Amino acid sequence: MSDVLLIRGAELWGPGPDGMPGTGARADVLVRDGVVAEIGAVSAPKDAEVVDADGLVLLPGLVDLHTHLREPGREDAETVSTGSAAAAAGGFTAVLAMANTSPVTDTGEAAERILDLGTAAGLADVVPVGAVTKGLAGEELAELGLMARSRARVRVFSDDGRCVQDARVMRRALEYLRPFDGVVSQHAQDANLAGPQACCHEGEISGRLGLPGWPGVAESSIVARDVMLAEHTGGRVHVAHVSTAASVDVIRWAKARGIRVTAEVTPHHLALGTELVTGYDPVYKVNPPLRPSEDRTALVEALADGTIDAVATDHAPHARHDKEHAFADAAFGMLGLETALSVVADVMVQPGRLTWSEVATRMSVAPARIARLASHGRPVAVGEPANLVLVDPAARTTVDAAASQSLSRNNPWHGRTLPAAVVATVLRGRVTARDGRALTAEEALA
Ligand SMILES: NC(=O)N[C@@H](CC(=O)O)C(=O)O
Ligand SMILES: [Zn+2]
Ligand SMILES: [Zn+2]
Repeated sequence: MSDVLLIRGAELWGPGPDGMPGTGARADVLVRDGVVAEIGAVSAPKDAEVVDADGLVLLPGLVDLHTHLREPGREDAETVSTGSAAAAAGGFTAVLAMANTSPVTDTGEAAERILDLGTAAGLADVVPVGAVTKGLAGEELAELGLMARSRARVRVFSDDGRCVQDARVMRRALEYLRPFDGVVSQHAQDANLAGPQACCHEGEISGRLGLPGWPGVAESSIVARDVMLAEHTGGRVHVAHVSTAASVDVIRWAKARGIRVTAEVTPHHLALGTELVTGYDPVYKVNPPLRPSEDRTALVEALADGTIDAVATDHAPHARHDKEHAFADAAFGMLGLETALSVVADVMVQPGRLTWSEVATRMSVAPARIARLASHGRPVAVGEPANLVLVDPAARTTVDAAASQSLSRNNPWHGRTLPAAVVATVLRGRVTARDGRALTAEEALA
Protein backbone atom coordinates (compact mmCIF):
# COMPACT_ATOMS: atom_id res chain seq x y z
CA MET A 1 0.00 0.00 0.00
CA SER A 2 1.12 3.51 -0.80
CA ASP A 3 2.23 5.88 1.95
CA VAL A 4 0.68 8.77 0.05
CA LEU A 5 -3.08 9.12 -0.02
CA LEU A 6 -5.05 11.68 -1.99
CA ILE A 7 -8.69 12.22 -1.04
CA ARG A 8 -10.09 14.05 -4.02
CA GLY A 9 -12.93 16.58 -3.82
CA ALA A 10 -14.38 15.89 -0.36
CA GLU A 11 -16.65 18.29 1.52
CA LEU A 12 -14.66 19.37 4.59
CA TRP A 13 -17.01 19.47 7.56
CA GLY A 14 -14.50 18.89 10.36
CA PRO A 15 -13.13 21.92 12.23
CA GLY A 16 -10.70 23.97 10.14
CA PRO A 17 -7.11 25.05 10.92
CA ASP A 18 -8.40 27.80 13.22
CA GLY A 19 -10.60 25.27 15.06
CA MET A 20 -13.70 26.96 13.62
CA PRO A 21 -16.58 24.74 12.43
CA GLY A 22 -16.22 23.27 8.96
CA THR A 23 -18.32 24.76 6.18
CA GLY A 24 -18.43 21.87 3.75
CA ALA A 25 -16.09 23.58 1.28
CA ARG A 26 -14.75 21.14 -1.32
CA ALA A 27 -11.04 20.40 -1.49
CA ASP A 28 -8.46 17.71 -2.13
CA VAL A 29 -6.62 16.42 0.93
CA LEU A 30 -3.15 14.95 0.50
CA VAL A 31 -1.85 12.72 3.27
CA ARG A 32 1.81 11.82 3.50
CA ASP A 33 3.59 9.85 6.27
CA GLY A 34 0.46 9.78 8.41
CA VAL A 35 -0.01 13.54 8.41
CA VAL A 36 -2.18 15.94 6.38
CA ALA A 37 0.39 17.46 3.99
CA GLU A 38 -1.67 19.65 1.69
CA ILE A 39 -5.27 20.90 1.32
CA GLY A 40 -6.65 22.63 -1.77
CA ALA A 41 -6.41 21.77 -5.44
CA VAL A 42 -3.76 19.06 -5.36
CA SER A 43 -2.45 17.17 -8.39
CA ALA A 44 -1.89 13.49 -7.60
CA PRO A 45 1.72 12.50 -6.92
CA LYS A 46 2.46 9.44 -9.06
CA ASP A 47 2.83 7.08 -6.09
CA ALA A 48 -0.44 8.17 -4.46
CA GLU A 49 -3.44 5.99 -3.67
CA VAL A 50 -6.36 8.13 -4.85
CA VAL A 51 -9.82 8.04 -3.29
CA ASP A 52 -12.54 9.78 -5.29
CA ALA A 53 -14.58 11.71 -2.70
CA ASP A 54 -17.00 13.50 -5.00
CA GLY A 55 -20.18 14.09 -2.95
CA LEU A 56 -18.61 12.67 0.20
CA VAL A 57 -18.18 14.27 3.61
CA LEU A 58 -14.77 14.26 5.32
CA LEU A 59 -14.71 14.35 9.12
CA PRO A 60 -12.05 13.74 11.76
CA GLY A 61 -12.03 10.02 12.66
CA LEU A 62 -14.75 9.12 15.15
CA VAL A 63 -13.86 8.53 18.80
CA ASP A 64 -15.95 6.18 20.96
CA LEU A 65 -15.84 6.91 24.67
CA HIS A 66 -17.63 3.67 25.53
CA THR A 67 -16.83 0.31 23.91
CA HIS A 68 -16.87 -3.17 25.41
CA LEU A 69 -14.22 -5.31 23.71
CA ARG A 70 -14.55 -8.32 26.09
CA GLU A 71 -10.87 -9.31 25.94
CA PRO A 72 -9.51 -10.67 28.22
CA GLY A 73 -12.05 -13.21 29.43
CA ARG A 74 -14.91 -13.32 26.96
CA GLU A 75 -13.21 -13.86 23.63
CA ASP A 76 -16.27 -15.84 22.54
CA ALA A 77 -18.18 -12.52 22.38
CA GLU A 78 -15.51 -10.12 21.06
CA THR A 79 -11.76 -9.63 20.94
CA VAL A 80 -9.70 -6.48 20.70
CA SER A 81 -9.05 -7.47 17.09
CA THR A 82 -12.68 -8.10 16.06
CA GLY A 83 -13.92 -5.08 18.00
CA SER A 84 -11.26 -2.92 16.34
CA ALA A 85 -12.45 -4.17 12.96
CA ALA A 86 -16.04 -3.20 13.84
CA ALA A 87 -14.74 0.18 14.98
CA ALA A 88 -12.83 0.82 11.75
CA ALA A 89 -15.83 -0.29 9.66
CA GLY A 90 -17.97 2.18 11.61
CA GLY A 91 -15.60 5.12 11.01
CA PHE A 92 -13.85 5.10 14.39
CA THR A 93 -10.13 5.77 14.73
CA ALA A 94 -10.08 5.52 18.53
CA VAL A 95 -12.15 3.55 21.02
CA LEU A 96 -12.06 3.53 24.80
CA ALA A 97 -12.21 -0.05 25.99
CA MET A 98 -14.29 -0.49 29.13
CA ALA A 99 -12.72 -2.13 32.17
CA ASN A 100 -15.39 -4.77 32.89
CA THR A 101 -13.35 -7.59 31.43
CA SER A 102 -12.11 -10.69 33.22
CA PRO A 103 -9.75 -9.94 34.81
CA VAL A 104 -10.85 -6.33 35.28
CA THR A 105 -8.57 -3.55 33.95
CA ASP A 106 -7.63 -2.27 37.39
CA THR A 107 -3.81 -2.20 37.26
CA GLY A 108 -1.20 -0.44 35.16
CA GLU A 109 -0.07 -3.78 33.67
CA ALA A 110 -3.61 -4.74 32.70
CA ALA A 111 -4.08 -1.37 30.99
CA GLU A 112 -0.81 -1.78 29.07
CA ARG A 113 -1.90 -5.24 27.90
CA ILE A 114 -5.08 -3.76 26.36
CA LEU A 115 -3.04 -1.00 24.73
CA ASP A 116 -0.65 -3.58 23.23
CA LEU A 117 -3.48 -5.79 21.96
CA GLY A 118 -4.88 -2.72 20.19
CA THR A 119 -1.53 -1.90 18.63
CA ALA A 120 -1.17 -5.49 17.44
CA ALA A 121 -4.62 -5.38 15.82
CA GLY A 122 -3.63 -2.14 14.08
CA LEU A 123 -7.13 -0.97 13.08
CA ALA A 124 -7.91 1.72 15.66
CA ASP A 125 -6.27 3.28 18.69
CA VAL A 126 -7.53 1.15 21.57
CA VAL A 127 -7.35 3.21 24.74
CA PRO A 128 -8.00 1.36 27.98
CA VAL A 129 -10.46 2.68 30.53
CA GLY A 130 -9.30 1.93 34.08
CA ALA A 131 -11.59 0.61 36.78
CA VAL A 132 -12.41 3.06 39.59
CA THR A 133 -12.44 0.30 42.20
CA LYS A 134 -10.54 -2.98 42.52
CA GLY A 135 -12.41 -5.74 40.72
CA LEU A 136 -15.32 -3.28 40.14
CA ALA A 137 -16.34 -4.20 43.69
CA GLY A 138 -17.13 -0.61 44.63
CA GLU A 139 -15.06 -0.67 47.82
CA GLU A 140 -11.34 0.00 47.46
CA LEU A 141 -9.92 2.40 44.86
CA ALA A 142 -8.00 0.64 42.07
CA GLU A 143 -4.40 1.68 41.18
CA LEU A 144 -5.60 4.94 39.64
CA GLY A 145 -2.22 6.69 39.72
CA LEU A 146 -0.30 3.71 38.35
CA MET A 147 -2.78 3.37 35.48
CA ALA A 148 -2.54 7.10 34.75
CA ARG A 149 1.28 6.96 34.74
CA SER A 150 1.50 3.69 32.77
CA ARG A 151 2.35 3.57 29.04
CA ALA A 152 -1.40 3.42 28.49
CA ARG A 153 -1.78 6.94 30.01
CA VAL A 154 -5.26 6.14 31.34
CA ARG A 155 -7.41 9.26 31.81
CA VAL A 156 -10.92 7.77 31.81
CA PHE A 157 -11.91 5.63 34.77
CA SER A 158 -15.15 3.68 35.10
CA ASP A 159 -16.75 0.78 36.93
CA ASP A 160 -19.20 0.63 34.01
CA GLY A 161 -21.64 -2.24 34.21
CA ARG A 162 -21.86 -1.14 37.83
CA CYS A 163 -22.44 2.21 39.47
CA VAL A 164 -19.92 3.64 41.92
CA GLN A 165 -22.62 3.47 44.55
CA ASP A 166 -20.73 4.65 47.63
CA ALA A 167 -20.57 8.47 47.74
CA ARG A 168 -17.41 8.35 49.83
CA VAL A 169 -15.62 6.17 47.25
CA MET A 170 -16.79 8.49 44.46
CA ARG A 171 -15.52 11.53 46.33
CA ARG A 172 -12.10 9.94 46.91
CA ALA A 173 -11.80 8.92 43.25
CA LEU A 174 -12.58 12.46 42.09
CA GLU A 175 -10.05 13.94 44.53
CA TYR A 176 -7.36 11.42 43.63
CA LEU A 177 -7.77 11.92 39.87
CA ARG A 178 -7.57 15.72 39.90
CA PRO A 179 -3.78 15.99 39.55
CA PHE A 180 -3.89 13.49 36.67
CA ASP A 181 -6.67 15.39 34.91
CA GLY A 182 -8.61 12.12 34.94
CA VAL A 183 -12.36 11.76 34.66
CA VAL A 184 -14.79 9.30 36.24
CA SER A 185 -17.28 7.95 33.69
CA GLN A 186 -20.21 6.94 35.84
CA HIS A 187 -22.83 4.30 35.08
CA ALA A 188 -25.41 6.30 37.04
CA GLN A 189 -27.89 3.88 38.56
CA ASP A 190 -28.80 3.59 42.20
CA ALA A 191 -28.76 -0.15 42.84
CA ASN A 192 -31.05 0.20 45.83
CA LEU A 193 -33.74 1.95 43.82
CA ALA A 194 -33.50 -0.43 40.88
CA GLY A 195 -33.37 -3.85 42.49
CA PRO A 196 -31.40 -6.84 41.26
CA GLN A 197 -34.08 -8.20 38.90
CA ALA A 198 -34.78 -4.98 36.96
CA CYS A 199 -34.61 -5.55 33.21
CA CYS A 200 -36.52 -2.71 31.51
CA HIS A 201 -37.85 0.81 32.09
CA GLU A 202 -40.24 0.98 35.07
CA GLY A 203 -43.54 2.29 33.79
CA GLU A 204 -46.85 1.32 32.25
CA ILE A 205 -45.29 -1.20 29.85
CA SER A 206 -43.20 -3.01 32.49
CA GLY A 207 -46.32 -3.27 34.64
CA ARG A 208 -48.32 -4.76 31.78
CA LEU A 209 -45.56 -7.23 30.83
CA GLY A 210 -44.91 -8.23 34.44
CA LEU A 211 -41.21 -7.36 34.15
CA PRO A 212 -39.44 -5.63 37.07
CA GLY A 213 -38.19 -2.20 36.02
CA TRP A 214 -35.69 0.58 36.71
CA PRO A 215 -37.33 3.89 37.58
CA GLY A 216 -35.78 6.91 35.83
CA VAL A 217 -34.97 8.40 39.23
CA ALA A 218 -32.44 5.61 39.88
CA GLU A 219 -30.32 7.37 37.23
CA SER A 220 -31.05 11.06 37.81
CA SER A 221 -30.56 10.87 41.58
CA ILE A 222 -27.01 9.55 41.10
CA VAL A 223 -26.30 12.19 38.42
CA ALA A 224 -27.44 14.86 40.90
CA ARG A 225 -25.23 13.45 43.64
CA ASP A 226 -22.23 13.16 41.33
CA VAL A 227 -22.37 16.71 39.99
CA MET A 228 -22.42 17.96 43.59
CA LEU A 229 -19.38 15.80 44.36
CA ALA A 230 -17.67 17.18 41.24
CA GLU A 231 -18.37 20.70 42.46
CA HIS A 232 -17.10 19.91 45.93
CA THR A 233 -13.89 18.21 44.77
CA GLY A 234 -13.19 20.22 41.61
CA GLY A 235 -12.93 16.89 39.81
CA ARG A 236 -14.37 15.85 36.44
CA VAL A 237 -17.46 13.65 36.15
CA HIS A 238 -18.67 12.18 32.87
CA VAL A 239 -22.17 10.69 32.75
CA ALA A 240 -22.16 7.50 30.68
CA HIS A 241 -25.18 6.61 28.54
CA VAL A 242 -27.59 9.31 29.78
CA SER A 243 -31.12 8.02 29.28
CA THR A 244 -33.65 10.27 31.06
CA ALA A 245 -35.01 13.81 30.71
CA ALA A 246 -34.44 14.47 34.41
CA SER A 247 -30.73 13.55 34.11
CA VAL A 248 -30.48 16.02 31.22
CA ASP A 249 -32.03 18.75 33.40
CA VAL A 250 -29.50 18.09 36.16
CA ILE A 251 -26.58 18.19 33.69
CA ARG A 252 -27.86 21.43 32.14
CA TRP A 253 -28.15 23.01 35.59
CA ALA A 254 -24.69 21.79 36.65
CA LYS A 255 -23.02 23.13 33.50
CA ALA A 256 -24.66 26.53 33.99
CA ARG A 257 -23.19 26.51 37.50
CA GLY A 258 -19.70 25.86 36.13
CA ILE A 259 -19.42 22.29 37.40
CA ARG A 260 -17.00 20.10 35.44
CA VAL A 261 -19.49 17.60 34.04
CA THR A 262 -19.76 16.07 30.58
CA ALA A 263 -22.20 13.52 29.21
CA GLU A 264 -22.70 11.01 26.43
CA VAL A 265 -25.80 9.48 24.86
CA THR A 266 -25.97 6.24 22.87
CA PRO A 267 -27.51 5.95 19.41
CA HIS A 268 -30.00 3.41 20.78
CA HIS A 269 -31.27 5.70 23.54
CA LEU A 270 -31.83 8.41 20.93
CA ALA A 271 -33.65 6.18 18.48
CA LEU A 272 -35.28 3.19 20.18
CA GLY A 273 -38.17 3.27 22.65
CA THR A 274 -39.30 1.17 25.58
CA GLU A 275 -42.32 -0.09 23.56
CA LEU A 276 -39.90 -2.39 21.68
CA VAL A 277 -39.67 -4.67 24.71
CA THR A 278 -43.34 -5.67 24.36
CA GLY A 279 -42.22 -8.39 21.93
CA TYR A 280 -39.90 -9.81 24.64
CA ASP A 281 -37.04 -9.85 22.10
CA PRO A 282 -33.85 -9.85 24.22
CA VAL A 283 -31.99 -7.88 21.53
CA TYR A 284 -33.75 -4.82 23.04
CA LYS A 285 -32.59 -5.61 26.56
CA VAL A 286 -29.99 -3.06 27.55
CA ASN A 287 -28.76 -1.22 30.62
CA PRO A 288 -29.83 1.55 31.09
CA PRO A 289 -33.11 0.49 29.48
CA LEU A 290 -34.82 1.93 26.42
CA ARG A 291 -37.01 4.79 27.66
CA PRO A 292 -40.35 6.43 26.70
CA SER A 293 -40.59 9.07 23.98
CA GLU A 294 -40.54 12.04 26.45
CA ASP A 295 -37.06 10.99 27.51
CA ARG A 296 -35.90 10.45 23.93
CA THR A 297 -37.12 13.89 22.90
CA ALA A 298 -35.13 15.45 25.75
CA LEU A 299 -32.00 13.48 24.76
CA VAL A 300 -32.26 14.61 21.14
CA GLU A 301 -32.70 18.26 22.20
CA ALA A 302 -29.80 18.06 24.65
CA LEU A 303 -27.48 16.52 22.05
CA ALA A 304 -28.50 19.26 19.61
CA ASP A 305 -27.87 22.12 22.04
CA GLY A 306 -24.63 20.63 23.40
CA THR A 307 -25.86 19.87 26.94
CA ILE A 308 -24.95 16.30 26.01
CA ASP A 309 -21.40 16.59 24.68
CA ALA A 310 -20.93 13.33 22.84
CA VAL A 311 -22.42 10.26 21.24
CA ALA A 312 -20.90 7.02 22.55
CA THR A 313 -21.90 3.57 21.39
CA ASP A 314 -21.83 1.40 24.53
CA HIS A 315 -21.07 -1.36 21.99
CA ALA A 316 -21.84 -4.41 24.17
CA PRO A 317 -21.33 -7.68 22.30
CA HIS A 318 -22.73 -10.87 23.79
CA ALA A 319 -22.41 -14.46 22.64
CA ARG A 320 -25.61 -16.27 21.57
CA HIS A 321 -25.56 -18.51 24.64
CA ASP A 322 -25.74 -15.41 26.88
CA LYS A 323 -28.16 -13.31 24.84
CA GLU A 324 -30.67 -15.72 23.31
CA HIS A 325 -32.75 -16.49 26.38
CA ALA A 326 -36.11 -15.49 27.84
CA PHE A 327 -36.12 -11.69 28.27
CA ALA A 328 -35.62 -11.82 32.04
CA ASP A 329 -32.58 -14.12 31.75
CA ALA A 330 -30.73 -12.62 28.77
CA ALA A 331 -27.56 -10.51 29.07
CA PHE A 332 -27.83 -6.71 28.84
CA GLY A 333 -26.37 -4.88 25.87
CA MET A 334 -26.39 -4.34 22.11
CA LEU A 335 -23.88 -3.78 19.31
CA GLY A 336 -23.24 -0.22 18.19
CA LEU A 337 -19.91 0.52 16.51
CA GLU A 338 -20.86 -0.23 12.91
CA THR A 339 -24.23 1.58 12.95
CA ALA A 340 -23.58 4.60 15.19
CA LEU A 341 -22.92 7.16 12.46
CA SER A 342 -25.92 6.06 10.41
CA VAL A 343 -28.26 6.20 13.40
CA VAL A 344 -27.01 9.70 14.22
CA ALA A 345 -27.54 10.68 10.58
CA ASP A 346 -31.08 9.31 10.77
CA VAL A 347 -32.13 10.87 14.08
CA MET A 348 -30.09 14.08 14.06
CA VAL A 349 -28.80 15.08 10.61
CA GLN A 350 -31.71 14.25 8.32
CA PRO A 351 -34.28 16.07 10.49
CA GLY A 352 -31.94 19.12 10.57
CA ARG A 353 -31.02 18.88 14.26
CA LEU A 354 -27.25 18.61 13.69
CA THR A 355 -25.04 19.68 10.79
CA TRP A 356 -22.19 17.40 9.71
CA SER A 357 -19.86 19.87 11.40
CA GLU A 358 -21.74 19.33 14.66
CA VAL A 359 -21.57 15.57 14.12
CA ALA A 360 -17.78 15.99 13.96
CA THR A 361 -17.96 17.81 17.30
CA ARG A 362 -20.21 15.27 19.04
CA MET A 363 -18.55 12.11 17.67
CA SER A 364 -14.90 13.13 17.43
CA VAL A 365 -13.79 16.48 18.85
CA ALA A 366 -15.70 16.37 22.15
CA PRO A 367 -15.02 12.70 22.98
CA ALA A 368 -11.31 13.15 22.19
CA ARG A 369 -11.20 16.18 24.48
CA ILE A 370 -13.05 14.40 27.30
CA ALA A 371 -10.60 11.47 27.08
CA ARG A 372 -7.60 13.82 26.64
CA LEU A 373 -6.54 12.16 23.39
CA ALA A 374 -4.09 14.53 21.73
CA SER A 375 -4.07 13.08 18.22
CA HIS A 376 -7.80 12.53 17.63
CA GLY A 377 -10.66 14.95 17.14
CA ARG A 378 -8.23 17.40 15.53
CA PRO A 379 -8.93 19.99 12.82
CA VAL A 380 -8.59 18.77 9.23
CA ALA A 381 -5.53 20.93 8.64
CA VAL A 382 -1.97 20.73 7.34
CA GLY A 383 0.37 19.18 9.90
CA GLU A 384 -2.37 17.36 11.79
CA PRO A 385 -2.39 13.56 12.17
CA ALA A 386 -4.47 12.01 9.38
CA ASN A 387 -7.18 10.34 11.46
CA LEU A 388 -10.17 10.73 9.19
CA VAL A 389 -13.48 9.27 8.09
CA LEU A 390 -15.08 9.68 4.69
CA VAL A 391 -18.88 9.43 4.67
CA ASP A 392 -21.41 9.08 1.88
CA PRO A 393 -24.38 11.12 3.17
CA ALA A 394 -26.65 9.99 0.33
CA ALA A 395 -26.20 6.24 0.81
CA ARG A 396 -28.92 4.05 2.27
CA THR A 397 -28.05 0.63 3.67
CA THR A 398 -30.14 -2.18 5.08
CA VAL A 399 -28.34 -3.52 8.14
CA ASP A 400 -27.44 -7.20 7.97
CA ALA A 401 -26.43 -8.57 11.37
CA ALA A 402 -24.71 -11.52 9.69
CA ALA A 403 -22.34 -9.18 7.83
CA SER A 404 -21.00 -7.60 11.03
CA GLN A 405 -17.29 -7.50 11.79
CA SER A 406 -18.15 -8.10 15.44
CA LEU A 407 -18.01 -11.67 16.75
CA SER A 408 -21.48 -11.18 18.19
CA ARG A 409 -24.87 -10.82 16.56
CA ASN A 410 -26.94 -8.88 19.12
CA ASN A 411 -27.67 -6.09 16.64
CA PRO A 412 -30.93 -4.19 17.24
CA TRP A 413 -30.72 -2.52 13.82
CA HIS A 414 -30.86 -5.76 11.81
CA GLY A 415 -33.20 -5.38 8.84
CA ARG A 416 -33.57 -1.61 9.22
CA THR A 417 -32.61 0.72 6.40
CA LEU A 418 -30.43 3.61 7.58
CA PRO A 419 -28.98 6.66 5.83
CA ALA A 420 -25.28 7.52 5.34
CA ALA A 421 -22.42 5.05 5.02
CA VAL A 422 -18.76 5.01 5.97
CA VAL A 423 -16.79 4.84 2.72
CA ALA A 424 -13.30 4.87 4.22
CA THR A 425 -11.60 5.19 7.59
CA VAL A 426 -8.02 6.47 7.81
CA LEU A 427 -5.77 5.95 10.83
CA ARG A 428 -2.52 7.95 10.71
CA GLY A 429 -2.68 7.99 6.93
CA ARG A 430 -3.47 4.29 6.47
CA VAL A 431 -6.85 3.16 5.22
CA THR A 432 -8.24 0.79 7.90
CA ALA A 433 -11.67 0.13 6.34
CA ARG A 434 -13.39 0.53 2.97
CA ASP A 435 -17.15 0.30 2.38
CA GLY A 436 -18.00 -1.31 5.71
CA ARG A 437 -15.17 -3.86 5.72
CA ALA A 438 -12.05 -3.48 7.83
CA LEU A 439 -8.74 -4.54 6.40
CA THR A 440 -7.33 -7.78 7.75
CA ALA A 441 -4.71 -7.34 10.45
CA GLU A 442 -1.99 -8.32 7.95
CA GLU A 443 -3.19 -5.71 5.46
CA ALA A 444 -3.47 -3.06 8.17
CA LEU A 445 0.04 -3.67 9.47
CA ALA A 446 1.65 -4.23 6.05
N1 LIG B 1 -24.94 -1.62 28.44
C1 LIG B 1 -25.21 -2.87 28.75
O1 LIG B 1 -26.38 -3.25 28.71
N2 LIG B 1 -24.24 -3.73 29.09
C2 LIG B 1 -22.85 -3.44 29.29
C3 LIG B 1 -22.58 -2.82 30.62
C4 LIG B 1 -22.94 -1.36 30.74
O2 LIG B 1 -22.71 -0.56 29.84
O3 LIG B 1 -23.42 -0.95 31.80
C5 LIG B 1 -22.08 -4.73 29.14
O4 LIG B 1 -20.91 -4.81 29.56
O5 LIG B 1 -22.62 -5.68 28.54
ZN1 LIG C 1 -23.12 1.10 31.75
ZN1 LIG D 1 -21.15 0.02 28.93
